Amino acid sequence: MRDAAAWFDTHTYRFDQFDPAALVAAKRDTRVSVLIPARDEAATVGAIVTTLRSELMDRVPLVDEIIVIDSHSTDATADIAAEAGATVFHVDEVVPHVGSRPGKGEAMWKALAVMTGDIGIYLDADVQEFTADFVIGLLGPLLLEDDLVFVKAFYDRPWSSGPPRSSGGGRVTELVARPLILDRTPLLSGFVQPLAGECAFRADALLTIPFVSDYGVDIGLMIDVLREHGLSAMAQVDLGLRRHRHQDLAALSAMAQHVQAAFDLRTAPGVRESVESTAVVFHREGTEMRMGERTTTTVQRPPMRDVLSP
Ligand SMILES: O=c1ccn([C@@H]2O[C@H](COP(=O)(O)OP(=O)(O)O)[C@@H](O)[C@H]2O)c(=O)[nH]1
Ligand SMILES: O=C(O)[C@@H](COP(=O)(O)O)O[C@H]1O[C@H](CO)[C@@H](O)[C@H](O)[C@H]1O
Repeated sequence: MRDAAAWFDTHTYRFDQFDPAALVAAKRDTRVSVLIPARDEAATVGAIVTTLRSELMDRVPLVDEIIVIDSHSTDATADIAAEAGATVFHVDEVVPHVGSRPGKGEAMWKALAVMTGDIGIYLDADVQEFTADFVIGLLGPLLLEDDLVFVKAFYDRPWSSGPPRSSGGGRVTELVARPLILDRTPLLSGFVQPLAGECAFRADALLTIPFVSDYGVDIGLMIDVLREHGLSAMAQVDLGLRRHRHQDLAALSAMAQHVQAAFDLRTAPGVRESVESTAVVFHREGTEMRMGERTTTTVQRPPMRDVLSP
């Protein structure tokens, strides 16, 4: 943890320390792709894409393309995102020869196959009150510090209706990921929000690492970027405040299984391609309580570079 604390002091930024005009100058001919994995985000994806286009393509030219990967949405996510100006791909239509798995990790992994940028920025599509500061903050360190390859977001995470400085969000982060980080990958313990969906990266750094499927992807990337590039190539940026849609506890419980599985896949000895975990679940049928089980399978996908040029 001493190393993590030293890293925290030198590799933690704030979004408002970056001047957009200076970033445009530093960008030169570097291309920037925003990549948004989206499943059933019709309520929020349009405003996010509209803000990206108006603020960061038209007004301040920091973003060159906006890609939404439609991850088996059942609502109008794809149409709304396209209407707002994003390039939309359905996850099944990207590198179709490798097949398709459910989950956020698959959508983020396949986004690498269609991005044209030198720098990528992953954003969640369920963020409420999204602002251009999210992108300015994430881009700043990468455009100004050549030694960095990966920048993770952090923020205050109030419960959806909670006051700004309260906590309440980040349940899997606080209850599952943080203890596992201390136990398995303590060098990452300086990251305030290790599961944050928002991050910026140099494309070459992620094209050469495997992606853990589903909700294990975020911590899986942290572990593999640390292994491949070292802590000094990673940074984090304070974006202030983030509000987003919160899932119910059953969904969070499955997410926790994926996060645990990602640690097993990426840190336990021995090479494994998948981890299957089962949990006991209970549900009511009428007045009766029923007992059942939920099995989650977490797999990893190979480095996208190996898929694009076998
Ligand atoms: O199978 C999935 C699950 C989630 N997501 C997207 O991944 C991001 C983060 O997922 P979610 O909001 O469910 O996670 P939370 O922030 O609630 O932990 C969002 O843009 C989702 O639309 C996705 O593309 N495919
Ligand atoms: O941080 C967390 O505990 C979870 C759940 O957040 P909430 O408890 O619903 O605020 O959300 C994060 O983790 C997910 C799994 O890595 C990511 O997919 C989300 O983008 C991220 O917000």
